[in-house]
Amino acid sequence: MGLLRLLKTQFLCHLIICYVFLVSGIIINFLQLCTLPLWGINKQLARRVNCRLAYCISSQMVAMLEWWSGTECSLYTDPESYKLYGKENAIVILNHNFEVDFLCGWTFCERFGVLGSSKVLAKQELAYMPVIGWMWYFLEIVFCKRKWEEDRRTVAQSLQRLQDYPENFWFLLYCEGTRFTEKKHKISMEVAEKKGLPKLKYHLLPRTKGFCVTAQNLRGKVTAVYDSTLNFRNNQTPTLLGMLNGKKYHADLYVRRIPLDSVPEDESECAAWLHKLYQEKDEFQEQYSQTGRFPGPIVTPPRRPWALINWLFWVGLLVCPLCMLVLQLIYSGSAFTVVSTVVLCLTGTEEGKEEGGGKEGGAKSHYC
Ligand SMILES: CC/C=C\C/C=C\C/C=C\C/C=C\C/C=C\C/C=C\CCC(=O)SCCNC(=O)CCNC(=O)[C@H](O)C(C)(C)COP(=O)(O)OP(=O)(O)OC[C@H]1O[C@@H](n2cnc3c(N)ncnc32)[C@H](O)[C@@H]1OP(=O)(O)O
Ligand SMILES: CCCCCCCC/C=C\CCCCCCCC(=O)OC[C@@H](O)COP(=O)(O)O
Repeated sequence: MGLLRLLKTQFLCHLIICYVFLVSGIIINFLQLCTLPLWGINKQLARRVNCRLAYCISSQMVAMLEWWSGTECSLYTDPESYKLYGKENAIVILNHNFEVDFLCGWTFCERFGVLGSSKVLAKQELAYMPVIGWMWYFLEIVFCKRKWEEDRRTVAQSLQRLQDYPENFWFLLYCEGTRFTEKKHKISMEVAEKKGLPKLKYHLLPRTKGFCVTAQNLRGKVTAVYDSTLNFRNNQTPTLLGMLNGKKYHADLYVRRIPLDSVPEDESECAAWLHKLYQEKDEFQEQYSQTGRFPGPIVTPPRRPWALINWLFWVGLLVCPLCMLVLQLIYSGSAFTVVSTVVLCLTGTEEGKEEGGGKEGGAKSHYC
């Protein structure tokens, strides 16, 4: 094992990475809070500033994927559509099978220059999460309680506010509403049967209301739907902890650009359109599982240096005070404190190795 690879598996490195992420995140959340008075004076400027501040947080996770773990991301799409990515507002529909699929989504956002402004229809609970949840509040992320009686009004209102958003954005929708498990799949296929809909093998039955309300309220602002299907090579099951351990994965994303004009405006027709789309997505996944590839030509949008530069900046800024603290601990702490800290780090490293390496090449269930 090379020295760098060994370093990446060390718990101490993971501690430092998490420390930098958390402390820089809190600092950025605080800076976002300081922009509050600006919203009353110049709303568009406040939004632009918040996009850049948000970039400083989310790009750290992207840097972990791109530069630390070295994960590769290939895009299957047609060259005509490729030219438009990052230059227009779009609704992105993505399958939800992996712990890190949101992070792969962010990586593509980064490569097409829309990371700071990217949006999602997220469950309300995430809004209370320090750093990312608080960052989302200032990014005008749309939250839902997954109770349609309440969401109907609040989601539409939040979407309407994006009509004059000053930056290009991609609005991510996990129409399945939750991450794929065999149990959830079984239940949702029972619902499909009751509704007389064809069964899906690789997806849960999509929830249509969120998509229909999004298409309806972003019409005029958004020009296309990016139907995106993600999978990983060699049956890999990527995890955040695996990436933190420096494990390299290879993501394949198939994207079809569909003009929003071709999505029906009528609610029930829109719902039927989405069900049909998921049947097609299921076929793409079937093709991937048979052949190991999606249809169409492959391009690999290049990674950009900004995520790494931002990360190195925060590491430089925050690791010095940490070193001072450690030195202080060594000088003033008892032998017991020092020894127990070292033991804790070593134990963490061993556990991290198991988590990050243990799943390598592990068999995955048939669906992905
Ligand atoms: C070029 C590159 C292209 C792309 C790059 C890719 C991506 C990058 C893009 C952007 C990145 C941006 C950000 C990413 C960062 C982070 C994301 C992280 C986290 C967010 C994840 C989440 O939080 S997911 C959870 C929240 N989101 C959703 O739930 C969305 C989907 N849900 C809906 O739309 C729902 O309808 C709802 C939430 C609006 C309302 O929910 P509710 O439950 O109240 O109503 P439903 O309509 O769903 O339920 C009633 C109807 O559903 C039927 N039913 C019942 N059981 C089931 C079942 N198990 N499955 C399916 N359907 C079921 C029921 O019968 C009712 O049917 P009706 O016919 O009567 O409507
Ligand atoms: C620079 C590296 C930093 C490393 C430190 C990593 C710490 C990151 C901590 C948290 C990142 C989480 C980002 C939010 C992503 C949330 C994804 C998610 O929660 O989706 C919910 C969805 O499934 C539905 O959930 P349910 O199971 O239906 O309810």
